[in-house]
Amino acid sequence: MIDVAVSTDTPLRDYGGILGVVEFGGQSRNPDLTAGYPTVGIAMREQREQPVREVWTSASEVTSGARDGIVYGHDGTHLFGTFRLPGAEAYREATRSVYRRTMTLLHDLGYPHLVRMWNHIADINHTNAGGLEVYRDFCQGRAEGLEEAGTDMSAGLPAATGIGSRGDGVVVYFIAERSGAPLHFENPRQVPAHRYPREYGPRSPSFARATLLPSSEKLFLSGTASIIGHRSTHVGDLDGQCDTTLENIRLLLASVSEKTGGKVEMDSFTMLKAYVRHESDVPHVRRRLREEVGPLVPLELFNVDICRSELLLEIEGVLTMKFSDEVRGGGS
Ligand SMILES: O=C(O)c1cccc(O)c1
Ligand SMILES: CC(=O)C(=O)O
Repeated sequence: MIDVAVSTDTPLRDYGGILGVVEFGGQSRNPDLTAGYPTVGIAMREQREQPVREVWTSASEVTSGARDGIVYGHDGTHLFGTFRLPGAEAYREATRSVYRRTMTLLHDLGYPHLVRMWNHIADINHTNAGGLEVYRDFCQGRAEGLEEAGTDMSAGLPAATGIGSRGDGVVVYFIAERSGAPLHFENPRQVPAHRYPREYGPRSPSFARATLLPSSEKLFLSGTASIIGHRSTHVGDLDGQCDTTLENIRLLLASVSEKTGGKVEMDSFTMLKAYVRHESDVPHVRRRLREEVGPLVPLELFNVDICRSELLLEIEGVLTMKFSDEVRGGGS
């Protein structure tokens, strides 16, 4: 059973088996195994702020390793992996190569099913020397790497986040799984990202809107923003973007509930993260989210850029689904 917790203060020895740790602090750092498990640093806070740790744990024994620049921990069912690409003028080629190597590694270790990916891209909205936005350049390399690995773009893509960071380079971490059980979902009022029209870049972003891991009853919600169809809405209007984003999440959760027979609602988050473009908007977004999910949900906000320059916020998280015994036993 895989689990995740986010905190600033829990000592790591209080966790059981650790699959991997992500430190959101003042600096991006290459992943390593110094602590005995994969640890990676992503510059998501100011230097003076306390880092936040996202800790992925397992109830089973964990083995760790590194190959081809990818550092990983796995427990026989799930794998946590991470890599970093150094800051560069263009990322297409390095991204293509590392995504392909990742898929090869997952195949060789026996965890061929991607569940969830996080892509933290410095200077995400900048235009590179080739005249392409950094995010679009990244998306091109990712799509090519996945394609070369034989990924089915309409059925096999995991939930993901593609977001800015305050460091340099690209830091990626991901969860993969052995058995093929993950189920991927789209949002009823959004065009699947892998089918976005060409106006958003040479290759579409490669992700599903959510992925369910039935064995742990966890639903991984992708980075969700104020997009209807494929268009950004409420440009320049923070409350309008909050409303649309939250409505997108409600509609997605309702659709997942309907399709799976499980229960999942806005207070089912076990981890909620929000990315906010302007620092001055952070308190307002925090209030809006608290009103929506109640006082108990662990919530972290990060002041970073978002993949489309007109988007002011993006929300993602992990939710716990509840299935009745009837549904769990196979329904009918
Ligand atoms: O490119 C992505 O993986 C992505 C996924 C979700 C939201 C987002 O802004 C970007
Ligand atoms: C947020 C975003 O980029 C998307 O949903 O496509």
